[in-house]
Amino acid sequence: MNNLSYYGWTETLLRQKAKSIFKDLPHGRISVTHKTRYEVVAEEGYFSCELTGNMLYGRDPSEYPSTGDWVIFQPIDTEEGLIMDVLPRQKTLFRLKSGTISERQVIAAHVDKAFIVQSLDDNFNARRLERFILQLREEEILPVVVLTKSDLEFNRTEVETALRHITGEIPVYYTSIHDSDSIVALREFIQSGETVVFTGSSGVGKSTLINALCRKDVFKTANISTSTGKGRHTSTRRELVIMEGGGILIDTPGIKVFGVTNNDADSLNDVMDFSQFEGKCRFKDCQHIHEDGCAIIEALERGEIDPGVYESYLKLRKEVWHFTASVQEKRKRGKSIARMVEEVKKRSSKYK
Ligand SMILES: Nc1nc2c(ncn2[C@@H]2O[C@H](COP(=O)(O)OP(=O)(O)OP(=O)(O)O)[C@@H](O)[C@H]2O)c(=O)[nH]1
Ligand SMILES: [Zn+2]
Repeated sequence: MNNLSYYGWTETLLRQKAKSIFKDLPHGRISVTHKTRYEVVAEEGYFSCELTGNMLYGRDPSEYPSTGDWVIFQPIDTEEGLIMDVLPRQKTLFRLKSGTISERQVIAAHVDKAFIVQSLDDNFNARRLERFILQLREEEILPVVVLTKSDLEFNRTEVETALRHITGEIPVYYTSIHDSDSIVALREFIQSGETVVFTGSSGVGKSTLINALCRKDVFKTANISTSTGKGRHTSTRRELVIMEGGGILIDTPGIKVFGVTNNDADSLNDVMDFSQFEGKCRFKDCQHIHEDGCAIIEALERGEIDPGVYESYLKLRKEVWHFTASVQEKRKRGKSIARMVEEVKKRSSKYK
């Protein structure tokens, strides 16, 4: 028997399940997503599940279940089942589906914290952090910056300067596989029942870090061997695992480009830490682009705002606008098609 509270099951989810017409069937959490199959961890064990037709048709692909989702399923035998319903999602980690301008792709659902892993050798990039943080804000997922390979040579002052506008409320961890205290500190930040996602490009040491964090003796080891976990995570599937001592960990395949699917351009002001200038622009709805009396542009001219940060602001602002406009456009198109269908129906019923 699995105790699903270790997998993040809560009273709130139980209340939501009670509203489903399938409330008498068992529930579980998706631990692995294959193309059309899902591995679901339930009280009675692991089930390999498929979707019922009503879960597939008439839905946007971003509404299909994903790793981390809680589902209600009909067991077929002791190992297989059919997914009948998905409980309402919260705290979903999305990205822009590559090759599209307005489609969201779910990376993981019910995520409390997202660990953005970058290595201090040559992978560290504040612009990429800003992008992730903006995306996470929309779903109220806590971003956590993890800078790996801190045993290698790097310019700490440079890194800290680049992070200055980011680090207000966002925790930053420097880790090295050769310094077990740094791993333990990160481990202690993950609490029981909490779901954490790890993202990062290939080669930053994410697998090494995850393996070290998941080791039974992570709290005791003095020396964590570098050879653990090398070349293990080569597949592209996502995996949800329980950590010894509590916490649920979801690994994601190396993501290089992360397109934002954010609708709220204002939250960018917080990501870039422009909030200190709030209310200081001449126009209330100032977008800080070319308006007269803009406090941000003035601060930029005085050298109080890093030009790189401001440039990044402009770029992300454009992306958010682009995404929002494409979504609205799509919605409008959808509506006019629905209207057309209605018209045809009305007209044809006249001749019946
Ligand atoms: N110096 C140093 N090297 C590390 C550290 N962590 C990982 N590495 C090395 O970095 C390389 C990449 O580590 P992986 O854990 O395979 O990287 P990954 O991010 O999982 O990459 P993929 O498996 O391609 O997704 C390996 O050669 C590790 O031994 C660290 O803290 N310090
Ligand atoms: Zn302004």
